[in-house]
Amino acid sequence: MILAHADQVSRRYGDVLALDRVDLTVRAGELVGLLGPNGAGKSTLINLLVGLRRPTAGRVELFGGDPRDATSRRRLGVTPQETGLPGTLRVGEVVDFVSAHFPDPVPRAELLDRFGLADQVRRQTGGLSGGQRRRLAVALAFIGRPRLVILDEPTTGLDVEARHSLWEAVRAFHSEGGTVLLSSHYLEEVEALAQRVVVIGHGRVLADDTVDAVRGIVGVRRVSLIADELPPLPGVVSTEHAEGRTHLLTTDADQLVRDLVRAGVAFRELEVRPTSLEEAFLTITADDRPTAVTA
Ligand SMILES: Nc1ncnc2c1ncn2[C@@H]1O[C@H](COP(=O)(O)OP(=O)(O)OP(=O)(O)O)[C@@H](O)[C@H]1O
Repeated sequence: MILAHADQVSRRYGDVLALDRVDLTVRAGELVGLLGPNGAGKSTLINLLVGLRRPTAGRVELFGGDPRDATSRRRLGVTPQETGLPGTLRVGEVVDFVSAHFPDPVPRAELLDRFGLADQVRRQTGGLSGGQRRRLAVALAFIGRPRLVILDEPTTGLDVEARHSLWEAVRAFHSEGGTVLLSSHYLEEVEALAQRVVVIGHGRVLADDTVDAVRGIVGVRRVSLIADELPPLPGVVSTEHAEGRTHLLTTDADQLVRDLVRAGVAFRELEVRPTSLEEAFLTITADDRPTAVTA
């Protein structure tokens, strides 16, 4: 069963094309990561799926209906990127207030315990640390026992321990049959949680595949050097020339360097460095190479 669906969705903000003909399907029971650099379009896509914005073109569906219709959002839990909590209310009061909107909410103590906030129940939210506030905002998405939870960069600003306990809560929800779509800048986070990952860059879906397949693509390294001429080199996924240097993208930098030496290439000023996600994906797609099959 499809819980959330974007079909050839575009969204423009003035001159900025934030999303460009994006397709995304989230099925019941999946835990899908939405991965991409700053400005890639992740929040825009999430805002369309949860009915906060309308697409400029294309169609968005939530539980088979229009996300802007409140009835379509009944089984949805969301934590947007920016959340505001009333600073003078206590943690317990905020939880009670949100709970009152749902027929069968998760009991307060259970929810706060799951998100490591049991000790904070009497604290005013204005006095919480940024990380505690973020955890509370994420916890509120789970309060109404949703079928689908959408989290926009849930762990931004959290320390390692808080991040891991939040991952545990997301995993527990998923293992009980819940469906999750979460956005992140961090491959590590998506690897820790998701089975499927949708990579977005410059408003387009660059890959939609298993985490393993995408890890392979992201594992691309940049080998850059100065050389007059290069023989054909196996394992090179893209070659660029800029300012007298040659940049080779490869999935196995060690082997590429061995191949260069073996071929007797007179190179100098060799550098090997990781590519950013954006570089890896954009370079590969700009080259029109197949990146990954659509799941
Ligand atoms: N309300 C808006 N008005 C104008 N431009 C916007 C608006 N919201 C987003 N954009 C632009 O749309 C593009 C996509 O932004 P979006 O916030 O969706 O990306 P993101 O992947 O969520 O980035 P981040 O990881 O930084 O949150 C960016 O170029 C951004 O500047």
